[in-house]
Amino acid sequence: MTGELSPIDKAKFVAARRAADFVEDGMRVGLGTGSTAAWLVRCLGEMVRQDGLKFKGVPTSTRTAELARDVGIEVISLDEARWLDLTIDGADEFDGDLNLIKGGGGALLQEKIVATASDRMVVIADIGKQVETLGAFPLPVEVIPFGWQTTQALIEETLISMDVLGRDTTLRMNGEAPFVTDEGNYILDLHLHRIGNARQLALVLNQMPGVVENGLFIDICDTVVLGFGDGRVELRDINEGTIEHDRLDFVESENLFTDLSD
Ligand SMILES: O=C(CO)[C@H](O)[C@H](O)COP(=O)(O)O
Repeated sequence: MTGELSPIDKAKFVAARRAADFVEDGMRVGLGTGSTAAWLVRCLGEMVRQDGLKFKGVPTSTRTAELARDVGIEVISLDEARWLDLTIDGADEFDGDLNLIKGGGGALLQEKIVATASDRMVVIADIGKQVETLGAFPLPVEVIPFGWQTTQALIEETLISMDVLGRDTTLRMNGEAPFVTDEGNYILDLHLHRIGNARQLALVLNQMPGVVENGLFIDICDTVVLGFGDGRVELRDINEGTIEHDRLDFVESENLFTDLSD
């Protein structure tokens, strides 16, 4: 069965499987969104069913909530949880300081609220997400639909004075219509290519009327669990300054591979 998985899916799976071991009985855990996070949710569902793991999950999107319920995880809202022990999520990019670009899946707002309300944020990723400088991946910015073109123009004008390489912005589409987030907002993707000062850009964007949130996660992530297609896993912790290595066996979890799609 594992032969049907691409190396990138294997990398995502082993990162997710290793990170699932951080979840302990009684924890309240933020569950990310995206294809890597979907592996995590499946792994945790298996641990609930097979090992009797007892925890409460706070999903970061309707998609994740649906999958979590399907695999048997007890789902609660952030308001019920108030504060979380841990959030595990994917990312579109991470740099050497474990700052991130997120929102490729359109869930950046809930993801940032949930991650910020957590004692620890763990990112699960394959090596393709690692960058020296953030910005090759278009930066998602969630905006209110009212006057979105005015907000777009304001963002483009502001980018002139920022340390970025590109300044094009595009409205994210879902077929012929704008993509709409779980909160009913739109997403502008900023094609910046290289973000010289991510901290400053994150602050400036969030000061603009019409901007709800941006996909820069600065000083939020504590640990990256990096998966490789051959089963190797590398754990980098920014607080401890440590790097650990591990290796996972695919065979143990073969039954998970029967349901691949995110
Ligand atoms: O931020 C996200 C969703 O809003 C995802 O975590 C990010 O897009 C990575 O997705 P994937 O694991 O599918 O590569």
